[in-house]
Order: sequence, then C-alpha cells, then structure tokens
Amino acid sequence: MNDEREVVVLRYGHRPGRDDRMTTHVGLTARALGADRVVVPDNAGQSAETVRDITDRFGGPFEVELRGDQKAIVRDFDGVVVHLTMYGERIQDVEGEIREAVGLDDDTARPRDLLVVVGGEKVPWELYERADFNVGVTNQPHSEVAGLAVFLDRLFAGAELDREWTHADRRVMPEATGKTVVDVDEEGPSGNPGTESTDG
Ligand SMILES: C[S@@+](CC[C@H](N)C(=O)[O-])C[C@H]1O[C@@H](n2cnc3c(N)ncnc32)[C@H](O)[C@@H]1O
Repeated sequence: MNDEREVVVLRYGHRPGRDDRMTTHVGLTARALGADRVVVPDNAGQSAETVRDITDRFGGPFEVELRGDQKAIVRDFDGVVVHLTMYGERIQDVEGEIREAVGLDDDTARPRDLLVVVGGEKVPWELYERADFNVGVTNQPHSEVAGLAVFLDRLFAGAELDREWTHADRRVMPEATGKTVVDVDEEGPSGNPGTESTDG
C-alpha cells in the first residue's frame, strides 16, 4: 500500500476446477484490501485473468503474477513470511509483532516486505517451519478468503479502507440505496460524476 514496502499474497496450491473461484477471490481480496501483488500457481491462469481484468476496470496499482515455483518463492523471500493457518498463533496475540517486524508501527522503522501465504489443498510442513509467523484467524477451520481479509485489515489497522485507486475506468458511488457506477473519464475536475449509469 506504499512505495517502500511490498505486501505480497501467495496462493499456495490450486486444484483447477474445484479451486477456481476461491483462487480468484484470494486475488480480488488481496487487491481490495491493500496488498500490492498476488502470486497464483501457473495452473490458475483463468483466475489471474479475472483479477487483471478487474484491476484494469476498477484501478490499481495491483500486480498479478503466475508462477510455478511456490516452494522457492517462500524459501527465497527477502522479508517477513506470514502463513495463515487455523493451527497458528492467535492473530490478536501476534498482530503487533508482525506490524513491528515490517515497520508498520513506527515511521522511523525500516520497512520490510511481507509475504502472506494462504493454502488451498494441504500445504507442506516446510511452510510452517519457514514462516516467521504461523497465524490463526481464530483456531477454527474456515476459508483462505476470510482469513486473508481479516489478516489484511488487522495489518493495516483499517487504513486500507480509505485507499485511492489510480487508472480506473469506473468507480462505484457509495450510496444507501441503488447501484451507481460512474465512468471516471467523464468525472469533472472536482471529482463529481459527469455521467451516471447503473449496472442493474
Ligand atoms: C480450507 S483450508 C484447507 C486446509 C487444509 N485442509 C490443510 O489441512 O492444510 C485452506 C486455507 O484456508 C486458510 N485458513 C483456513 N482456516 C483458517 C484459520 N482459522 N486461520 C487462518 N487461515 C485459515 C489457510 O491458509 C488454509 O491453508
């Protein structure tokens, strides 16, 4: 979410067909909630395309990468590695330590990159060992998308909800009722929409 520190989400493992929607949603959630990049396995091309398409339309910056070497990415990552798992330490107990480790709690601290790993199928034991933090968002089984959303919100302490998007073609107007999407090109200099349309 800033220029100095990269927050990368790694989708570890993907079963084509069965995991398509989940992998797409990991990417969309990473983008919407403040990560800079998502890495998905190279057999998840359709999910990568969908996330790129949303970024083209609704803005960025956000990168999507397809890679086949998940193990090596984790092993060689030059920064802090967080693995989200129901078996991990409670997020409420370690969130402060993680923010500190990446320099988010103190403006004078050196920013460090962060890799957030979420699984699909069973993840290898080396991941638990390599991770600097194994983190549980509750110690109950649920979903990688839910775990990622809560983790990112705790990491950024809610600041991600106010982020600005650049190079968007369209923008949703928040409103109590209705569904209004404006064409960004037609917004006036004050940011007022020039044209309004609804998507149904
Ligand atoms: C549906 S789970 C499958 C877990 C798989 N059966 C295993 O034993 O590793 C998929 C992913 O969701 C995430 N997840 C599920 N429950 C979680 C929790 N309570 N806290 C954090 N992450 C969780 C983990 O990243 C996990 O790899």
